[in-house]
Amino acid sequence: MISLSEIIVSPHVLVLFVVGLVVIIYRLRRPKLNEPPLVPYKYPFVGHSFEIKRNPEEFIKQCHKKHGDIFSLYASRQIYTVVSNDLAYEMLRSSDFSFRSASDQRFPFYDIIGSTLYPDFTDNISAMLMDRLYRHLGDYQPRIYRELQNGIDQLIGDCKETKVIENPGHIIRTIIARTVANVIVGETLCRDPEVVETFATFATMLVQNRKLSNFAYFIHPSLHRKYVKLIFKYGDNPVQKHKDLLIRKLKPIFEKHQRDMQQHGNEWKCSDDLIQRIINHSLELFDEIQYDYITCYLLTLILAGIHTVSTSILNALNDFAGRPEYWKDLREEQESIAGDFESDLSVKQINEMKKLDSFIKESIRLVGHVCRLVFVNHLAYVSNPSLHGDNPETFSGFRYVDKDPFAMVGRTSIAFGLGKHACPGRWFAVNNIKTAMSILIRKYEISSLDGKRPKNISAHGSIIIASVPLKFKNRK
Ligand code: HEM
Repeated sequence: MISLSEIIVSPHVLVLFVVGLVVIIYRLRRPKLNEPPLVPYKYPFVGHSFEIKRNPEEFIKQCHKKHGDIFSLYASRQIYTVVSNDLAYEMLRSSDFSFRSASDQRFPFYDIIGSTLYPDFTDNISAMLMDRLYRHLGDYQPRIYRELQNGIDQLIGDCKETKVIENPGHIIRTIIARTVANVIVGETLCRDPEVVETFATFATMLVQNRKLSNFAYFIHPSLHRKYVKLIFKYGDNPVQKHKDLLIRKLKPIFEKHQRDMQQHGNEWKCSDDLIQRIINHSLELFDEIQYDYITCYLLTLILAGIHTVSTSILNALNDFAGRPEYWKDLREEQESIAGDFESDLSVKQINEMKKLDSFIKESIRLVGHVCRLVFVNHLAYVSNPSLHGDNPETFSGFRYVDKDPFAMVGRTSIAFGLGKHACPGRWFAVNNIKTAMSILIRKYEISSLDGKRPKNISAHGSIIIASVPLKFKNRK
C-alpha cells in the first residue's frame, strides 16, 4: 500500500501542484475586461498589503500619478478599487454606493448589535432623524445650548488663571455624550452617570475591538467578519452589557409613559425626546414595546452621532488653538451675532455664523473620514484646486465663506457622504459643533502649549485626531 508521504512527494502530484499554483496566480493577476486596471504587484497572495500598511498616502499618490483616476489594488486577498476626482464624485452620488455597507465589511456593526433582524432598520432611523433633527431642529436647540453650556461650565469651568486641560478629547466626548443623550432619552436620564458612560464609551469600545481584529482582516476580510462576530457572540459580549444597562434604565420610564397614555388618552401630550418616537415606532411595528429593537436603535444613534461630532469639535479646537491669525475674525463674528451667555442661541443665529461654518468645514475637509483612503482617493480630493481654490492642501479657514455651507453635501463637501445615503444627522451634527465652538470661543482664550497647531496622527490611511493638552483662560 502507498503511504500518504509517498503520494505527497510523488513527481506527478508535485507537477500538478505547481501547475495549479501557476494557474491561480495567473488568474489573480490577469486584468479582466471592463474592469479598472489592477496595479501590478510582486508577491502573489500578499499583493499590495505591505505597501498599503507601510505608507498608504505615498503609495496611493504614486499609483494615482501612474494609473489615473481609477485603479485597483489587491490586499488582504481582496480587490479594492480606488477612485479619484470626478469619478469619485459620481460614485458617491450613485444610489448603489454607501459608506455604511463599505464600512460594514471592515466592521459588521449591524450584525453585532443584532439589528439585521429588523427590516428597513436604517431607513427608519434616517426618516426619524430627518423629521426630528432637521425639520424640528429649532425645538431642540434651547436644550442643546443649555446642556453644552452646563457641560462646559462643569468640566472646563472657571479659568481665571490659565488652566491646562490635559485631555480635551475626553472632556468634549463627555459633554457631547450628555447633549446627545438629552435629545434622545430626555432630561432625567441624561443626568444618570451610567447612561452617560454608555453614550460616551460605546464607540471607543467598538474601535478597540476593531483593532484586535485587524490582523484577521489582513489575512482575509471574511475571516475577519467571522472572528468579530465570534468575539461578540461569546465571551464577554460588551454590546449585550450596554443593551442590558439601557433596558434597565429605560424600563421604568417606558412604564410611566404607558400609564400616562392609558390615564390621559388623547389629551396626553407626548414628550419631544427621540425615545418617545422610537417607542411609538416599536408599537406600530410590533404592537408592543420591543426592548431589543429600541436598544439597537439607540446604539446606532450613539455610534453614528457621538464619536463623529466630538472628534470634529476636537479637530476644530486644535485648529483654533494653533492658528492665532483667525482669533480676531472669529471672535468678532461671535460678538456681532451671539448675545451674552444668558440669552438663547437660536438655529437662525448659528446659521448666520458663516466664518465659523467655513472654519469647521475646512478643518474637517483636511482630515477626511475614516476608511476613505481605501475607496475614495481622499488625497486627490483634498488637493484638487478646481474644487477648493488656491493652495488646496493648506488650511484656509475662510475658504468657504459665502459659498456652500458645511451641512450642504456636494462637490466641496463629502464628509457626510453624498446622494441617497448621505448622513441624515448632518444638520444636528453641524449645529452641535458650531454651538459648542461658539460657547468656547466666546468664553475662553484657547491656545496650544507651543503656539503651533497640534499634529494629528496618521495610522494606516486613517487620521486620528490628537487630544493634546490645551490652555484655557477666561476672556472676561
Ligand atoms: C461630524 C459628524 C458626522 C459625520 C462626519 C457623519 C458622517 C456620516 C457618513 C460619511 C455617513 C455614511 C453615508 C453613506 O453611507 O454614504 C453617515 C451615515 C449616517 N449617519 Fe452620520 N455623520 C455625523 C454625525 C451624525 C449624527 C450626529 C447622527 C445622528 C444623530 C448621524 C447618523 C447617521 C446615520 C443614521 C447614518 C446611516 C444612514 C444610511 O445609511 O442611510 N450622523 N454619517
